[in-house]
Amino acid sequence: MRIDGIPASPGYAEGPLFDLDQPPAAYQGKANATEERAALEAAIGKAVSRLAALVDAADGDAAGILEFHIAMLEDDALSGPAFASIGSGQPADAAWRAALDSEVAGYEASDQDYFRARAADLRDIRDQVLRAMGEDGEVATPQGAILYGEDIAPTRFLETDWSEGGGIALKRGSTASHVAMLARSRGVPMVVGLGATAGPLTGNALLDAEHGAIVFSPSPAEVETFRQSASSFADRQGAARTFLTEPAVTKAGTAVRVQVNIAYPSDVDGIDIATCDGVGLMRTEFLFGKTLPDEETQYHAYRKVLEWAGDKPVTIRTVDAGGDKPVPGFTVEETNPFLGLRGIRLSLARRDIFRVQIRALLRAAIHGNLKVMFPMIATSDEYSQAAALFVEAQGALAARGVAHRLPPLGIMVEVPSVALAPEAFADVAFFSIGSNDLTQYVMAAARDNAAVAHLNSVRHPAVLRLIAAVAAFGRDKGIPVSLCGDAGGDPAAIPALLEAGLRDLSVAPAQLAMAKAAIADVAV
Ligand SMILES: C=C(OP(=O)(O)O)C(=O)O
Repeated sequence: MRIDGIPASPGYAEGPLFDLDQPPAAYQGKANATEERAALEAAIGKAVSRLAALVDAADGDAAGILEFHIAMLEDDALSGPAFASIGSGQPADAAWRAALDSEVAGYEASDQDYFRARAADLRDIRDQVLRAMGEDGEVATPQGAILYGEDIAPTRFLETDWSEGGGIALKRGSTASHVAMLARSRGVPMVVGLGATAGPLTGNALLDAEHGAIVFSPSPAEVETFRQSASSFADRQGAARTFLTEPAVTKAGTAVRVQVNIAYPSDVDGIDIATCDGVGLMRTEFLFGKTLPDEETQYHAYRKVLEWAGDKPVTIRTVDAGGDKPVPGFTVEETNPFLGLRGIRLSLARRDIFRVQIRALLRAAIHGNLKVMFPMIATSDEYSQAAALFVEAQGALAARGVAHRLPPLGIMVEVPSVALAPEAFADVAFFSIGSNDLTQYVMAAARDNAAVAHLNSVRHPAVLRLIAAVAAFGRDKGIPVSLCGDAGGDPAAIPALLEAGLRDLSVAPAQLAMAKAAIADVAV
């Protein structure tokens, strides 16, 4: 039986199924409310210590996620309702479960992908504490298994030993979740959105996370076809690694710049700067987590990346909050967030917050080769207003004698109005095509909706025509044009992008080698 879903991290896995939805071990009730209360306190303490031990062994992103979980566990707002229910006679496990389930329900009901993705974090915290209450509820994840269930907790991911292979298959899940991000950076195959249809929970399965599918109880013929695809994927990856340290060049000898996309400053820790041409996109909205980052925090984050890159360019995008990336305390509730107050529209509406980021960027600029770009630009007036804020902040810093530099200012091309009439933007320093959003707006197909994923193709002639038009405009006017959407790292899309005239792509670090190998195979 085969079920199709959405690929969240490419690769292949074959192995026994492991049911992620097994309930934690039963809790032995206590004699009175005081003891119940003590049991919950002890379980929260145990869960925090377990997470703290994991933080010590974790790297950048993973440590950040675990610290976020510890902060939530230590937050009285989360445990308060559970302690109140214990006071009115509920056992500790039921009180904790009810309190957390009600939080989870709130997140799950959100129409925003980001908040739905955070529900997995809350379920994780809930189960950590429930497991700590049970006698020994921990069911170890077998090595090399395909973890299958509704969703997966980030700690489950981090505790699993992936050295023997294995993968993740989720009925729900999201390509934007913390686990999806971790899976992509560690090369663990993952498919989400498989739907409610329950497959068998035992036996072997085949996970094709290159195309997005799982096959339960496969036939010998299915196993054979799967192994051929898996081996071809492994061959392509192995062959690609030889391209990593070389500059990207097509079969015809055309040089192509390949930069990386990052989200957190710690992302650069695992990348050898010699393998890329710089940072084509740093998404700053991920710095805007639970609280809005102050100027110093942002300055140090940007400076770290600039110093890592040396004289290679680092393109930092001003905060692209909204749409599928809401930021508490910044973005607004909207019926149609993808078409609402997001990106530069929100920054211009909240100049108090925007000015903090601008100052941090201007100060960081002296530490490297910074370029700054604005997201979701639809009109030249928005660009002019944003650029004027940079000039104004520059004047203020100069008056205070603060060291700074005004970087080149460019724009994302992700709204069709820009791609259709680029002549309105002849004075920008550069264009960077955001093919994820450009495709969703051209095709009228939300990028986070599995039901319309088949429409969301950058290779549709309408999208390619716009990309080619922007590339041609840039060539005519001497304005550099790059592409930083996910299509830049997709070997299937790369030939079409180069044929459309692009010579500068920015890709996820894990896709660098495959992208360079795909470029070497194109005859432009
Ligand atoms: C790179 C892009 O931006 P985002 O962060 O919205 O994916 C894009 O839209 O292609």
